[in-house]
Amino acid sequence: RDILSEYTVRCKAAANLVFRNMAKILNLQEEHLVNMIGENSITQAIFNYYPQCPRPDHVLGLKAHTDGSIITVNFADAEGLQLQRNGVWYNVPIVPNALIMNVGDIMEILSNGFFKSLVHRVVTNAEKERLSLVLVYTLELETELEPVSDLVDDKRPARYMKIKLHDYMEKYHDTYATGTLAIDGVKI
Ligand SMILES: O=C(O)CCC(=O)C(=O)O
Ligand SMILES: [Fe+2]
Repeated sequence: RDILSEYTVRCKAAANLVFRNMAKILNLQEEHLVNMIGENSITQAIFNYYPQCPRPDHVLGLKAHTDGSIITVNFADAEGLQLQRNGVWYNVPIVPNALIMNVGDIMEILSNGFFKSLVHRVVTNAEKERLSLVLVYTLELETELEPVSDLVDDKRPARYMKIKLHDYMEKYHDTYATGTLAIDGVKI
C-alpha cells in the first residue's frame, strides 16, 4: 500500500508536467490545467491481469475503448496494448523504465478537441501472462465538463456540449457495453 501511495504521488508529478506542457501547446497559462484539475482531481489505480490465452486470435484482453479520464498513466510488464490510428491497430512497445500516457475523453472535451482521446485495446498472448497498473486521472463526479472558455471563440465554437461528469460516465458505461464511443455522443 505504501509503495502504491508513493507511486501515485510520483506519477502525479509526471502528470502535472504533462498538463503544463499541454497548456503551453494550447496557448493557455502554464498552470491553467494544473490549477483547474487540482481543485477537484481524483486518481484511481487499476490493476489489470491478463492470463495466458491459448487462442489470442479469438480472445481480446480488453476490447477497443477510450478512457473516461483526463489522462491515463500505464505501467505494463509486457506488450499487448494496441492503439488505433486511422483504422489501423499498432502495438505499443514496452520501453524499459518508461511509462505510457494517453489522453482520455475529459482532456478531449477540455481542450475542445485539440487533443484526441486514444482508442486502444489489449490483445492476449499464448505464451505470457501480463500485468498492468493503470492510473486514471479524473475529476469529482459533480464537475461540469465543457471546453476551457479560452479555447472557444467564433472561429472555433465549442465542439462538445456541457455535461456533468457523473452523467458523462453513465453514458460512458452504457456505450462501453454496446461498443460505441461516449465521446461521439457529446460532440456538437
Ligand atoms: O492493460 C493495459 O495495458 C490497458 C488497460 C486499459 O486500457 C484500461 O484499464 O483502461
Ligand atoms: Fe484503457
